[in-house]
Amino acid sequence: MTSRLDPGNAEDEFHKEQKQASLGVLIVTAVDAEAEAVRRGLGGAAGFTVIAAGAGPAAAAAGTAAALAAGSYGCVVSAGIGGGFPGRAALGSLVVASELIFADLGAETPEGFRSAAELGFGRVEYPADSGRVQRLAAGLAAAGLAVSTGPVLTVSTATGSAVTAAALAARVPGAAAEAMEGCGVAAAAVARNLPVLEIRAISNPVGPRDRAAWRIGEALEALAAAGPILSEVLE
Ligand SMILES: O=C(O)c1cccc(C(=O)CC[C@H]2O[C@@H](n3cnc4c(=O)[nH]cnc43)[C@H](O)[C@@H]2O)c1
Repeated sequence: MTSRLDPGNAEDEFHKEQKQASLGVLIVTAVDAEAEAVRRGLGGAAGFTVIAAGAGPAAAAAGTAAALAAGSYGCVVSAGIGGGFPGRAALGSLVVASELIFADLGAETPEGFRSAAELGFGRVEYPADSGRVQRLAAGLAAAGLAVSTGPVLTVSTATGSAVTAAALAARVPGAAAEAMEGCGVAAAAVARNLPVLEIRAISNPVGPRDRAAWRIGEALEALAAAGPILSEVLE
């Protein structure tokens, strides 16, 4: 009689992760510069495919779905630069998402913003795989890299004011970072029952738009520095 996997059973979880790891890891970025940084950090490690799917949730979802249809993967990662919420994630640090939140998918109402989930027409929360999150965050910290965990917001419009930054931080307590692809990647991963992670290297503060304050080069270096740990933890 075949044994049914018990999701709550640690041994079953271990075997499931082992099987997933044998299938390889898909890492999705927005642009080539991010993909090249991730590849540089992975250093040719086997079992990893890195693609640049384009900026924004729609491109991320479409590119991830196409890659998952064309290959066999056990885990999907959204990776790239992102904005850090003040006091939560400093420039040049890394954020590993505890959950991925589609922060502006919803509607304006007389009572203010209501999410698509609150209005009953969409999904806005995607939990990251907690075991991998903890192992990745611990590995990054052990490697001496500045890292934090917390909700990472996906938006279709990059925040450009203190008012919007404050509204987002109030809407998602503990929000650590903001980017534009994570929930697109997550939607495609969840459609195939695959675990999803998001890792962001902080290039700028979330708030008033100040391109001069962006530190994209530093963030790409941090993303590359995370590569060996991604390889160690997710292989
Ligand atoms: O404000 C501008 O003029 C501007 C010019 C070029 C690019 C941008 C972006 O917002 C890049 C979005 C791109 O980078 C990620 N990212 C990085 N920081 C943030 C952020 O604070 N909020 C949202 N997305 C961010 C994002 O994932 C995209 O791939 C702006």
